[in-house]
Amino acid sequence: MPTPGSSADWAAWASVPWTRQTDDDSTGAGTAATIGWRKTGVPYLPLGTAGAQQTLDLWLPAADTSPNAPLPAADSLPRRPGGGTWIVFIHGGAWRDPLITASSFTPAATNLLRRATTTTTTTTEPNIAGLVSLNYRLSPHPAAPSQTARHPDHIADVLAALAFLRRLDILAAGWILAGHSCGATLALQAVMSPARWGLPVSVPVPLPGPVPKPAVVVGFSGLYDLAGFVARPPAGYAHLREAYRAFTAGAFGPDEAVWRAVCPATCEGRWVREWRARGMVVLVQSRQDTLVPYQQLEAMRARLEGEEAAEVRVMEAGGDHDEIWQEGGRMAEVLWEVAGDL
Ligand SMILES: N[C@@H](CC(=O)c1ccccc1NC=O)C(=O)O
Repeated sequence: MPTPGSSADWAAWASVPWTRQTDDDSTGAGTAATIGWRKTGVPYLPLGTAGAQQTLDLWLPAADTSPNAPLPAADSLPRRPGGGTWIVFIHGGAWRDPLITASSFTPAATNLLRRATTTTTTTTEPNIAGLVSLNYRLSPHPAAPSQTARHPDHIADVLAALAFLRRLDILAAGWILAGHSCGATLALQAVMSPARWGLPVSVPVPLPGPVPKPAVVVGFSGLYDLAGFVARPPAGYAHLREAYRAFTAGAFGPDEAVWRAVCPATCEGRWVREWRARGMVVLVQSRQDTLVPYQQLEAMRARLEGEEAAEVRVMEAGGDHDEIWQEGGRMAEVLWEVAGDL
């Protein structure tokens, strides 16, 4: 392997067994097909040092979908013939909601695995290598006051997870980084220089290694300008001002200059140059979203269009803020299409 993981990486990997991801949408009692193999809660820091939220979920399209097909051994990482595209997802929840986790990608993941295991591999369909959904440490929430993360903890965890995946020879080239709501903010922060957050270029500290960068970032219902929202909430969203102020201060502290410095629509400098890749951003936003206004997408699009290095594409979605991941179908369709264009 070109970048073999250390024994600490493989010990963390092997500490979680493979399970079956069944096709829960299929009808028929107890006969749901196995569409994927899943590891839930893999620590991305060395065993014994990873906190409960410093884990990831990972799915592979099942090579054998028959219900009794054996699962791979816990210490193995089967690779798809022909490689294929990896998709990494970062959940939302305003940096703090304890009920929105890596598992919130399950509906979209199931949809994507169904597509990956039922399409006969042709030249026109994408080849999905695997899917990953990241947990990261969260900030205090009224229902979870013991959560203590504060910026840059959230982005530091995301970068540590990406570096871990790279050391396992995942995310070598041409992969997609997607996020929902504050996960979209984190996905764009992940392509910027870690020096912006006071973090070293090689993270994490116990196991140094480069942080890989995606070919495309897909932002679903993203938060891109928090200071702008709190200063001038758009019509119809003014009642959310205090909620935004509370979760933003909880994640980044009370200084609004910091809010501007961390948001991808308002930070200093031409950050797309820090990406060192094609620089393609896909923005997806429903006009029926009662928590995030369409204006957040417009602010992000305007900023990206001012940086000639970026390519921006806007895709439509419907429904309220959390429906896009709860239902998963449109999220999967967008990611499938983006993977097909890579
Ligand atoms: N459920 C969250 C609120 C939340 O997720 C949210 C609210 C307004 C705008 C965006 C949000 N989420 C973004 O990640 C909470 O309990 O704080």
